Amino acid sequence: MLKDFQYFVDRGFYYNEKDDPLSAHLFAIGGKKWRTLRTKLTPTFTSGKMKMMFDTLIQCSVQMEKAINQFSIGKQPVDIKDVVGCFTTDVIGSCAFGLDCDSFKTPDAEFRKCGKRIFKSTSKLRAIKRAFMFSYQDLGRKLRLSFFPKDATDFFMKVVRDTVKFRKTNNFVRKDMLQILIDMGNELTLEELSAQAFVFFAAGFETSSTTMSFCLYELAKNPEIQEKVRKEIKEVLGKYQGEITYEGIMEMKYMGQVIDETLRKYPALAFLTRECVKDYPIPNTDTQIEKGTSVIISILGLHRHPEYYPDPEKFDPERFSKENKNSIVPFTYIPFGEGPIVCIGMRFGIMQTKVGFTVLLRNCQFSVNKKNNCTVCNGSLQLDINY
Ligand code: HEM
Repeated sequence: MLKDFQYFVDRGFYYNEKDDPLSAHLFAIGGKKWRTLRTKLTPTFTSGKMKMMFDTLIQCSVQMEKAINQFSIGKQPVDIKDVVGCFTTDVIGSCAFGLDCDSFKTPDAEFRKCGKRIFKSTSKLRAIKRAFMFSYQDLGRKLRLSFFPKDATDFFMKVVRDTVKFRKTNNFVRKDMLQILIDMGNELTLEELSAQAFVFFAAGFETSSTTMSFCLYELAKNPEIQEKVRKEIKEVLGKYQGEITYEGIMEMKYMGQVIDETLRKYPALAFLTRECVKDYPIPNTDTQIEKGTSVIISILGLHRHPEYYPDPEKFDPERFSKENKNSIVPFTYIPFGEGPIVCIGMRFGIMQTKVGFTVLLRNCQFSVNKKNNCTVCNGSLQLDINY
């Protein structure tokens, strides 16, 4: 991932720039194209740019707070997966596409529906097509196969095209990722720009919302940890006159440990993929990984290995305290991947998760609903709220 990166620079994903422009995004493309694009996109996530997008994040969190308050007034259990799904859709929809989605008021809006469809397009034919595309990538491109459903691609392309046109024609500027991409001028074509806005959405929405769901599930099961997070939130907010600020969010160290532990126990991606791009002799062995071989690195396997994390099923944020963090064996904690190809949106993902938790936990206590007989990944997750 790092020292021998030159052998494993690609993920080996299928993309088809010509017939399916949205598929040619940072996550999928490889080689020189990836390097050029990564260099162009890295400035999107500097501290300065994150501070700039902070206000947009806060606006989305206000909608979530209103929704959660409604649930607590009605004393109804809440499907927390749905709530945080609406929140992260609003955040990424707003920051990457410049849209005011307001998924809480309009849960069936086209944007959220298309987003869900991209992840849940489970028809058998599509599954077979995708397996084929991954196995025979050049043939797939010759046959003009698309990775994403055509109607969803058309929808996202149109949204970007219309927004870019509106902003250029009206000299309208907004503090978001799309604006940063627009400001790159001729460095990106409209297709390239759309594909990157799309990957910010695709890579940022589901990863962050599952992390938030799993975390709230653990907090609901561990009230003392939940209370400690709430105490920290109240202390930090008190310091900033009750306002949620970028600086305050950065100071919430214990909440950071809780998120780290969530990503250990429930990494949003269970494994990483790399494609070997030139024959790689494995050091100190007679074995060679041949060019073209796909390699899988199990994040879940490492994160739940008792040798690295004793009692791995236990949810214990102390593993990531200042004192204990240093004893984590390098490369055994990789929720965002590693090396030059590491998640580009890592700090944004953590920032939006922290803002979401601040809003949810400052006034509400969560507990697992008695009728809830499922785990987070299986259907909904019903939590009770006490305001
Ligand atoms: C909790 C939240 C997130 C998690 C757990 C996560 C996890 C990951 C992982 C495991 C990878 C693969 C890294 C590798 O192969 O070594 C990745 C790549 C990526 N992520 Fe994230 N991610 C999160 C949030 C985000 C957000 C918010 C964005 C954008 C707004 C984003 C954009 C990307 C992109 C564009 C890549 C591809 C990077 C490249 O190939 O250069 N991610 N992410």
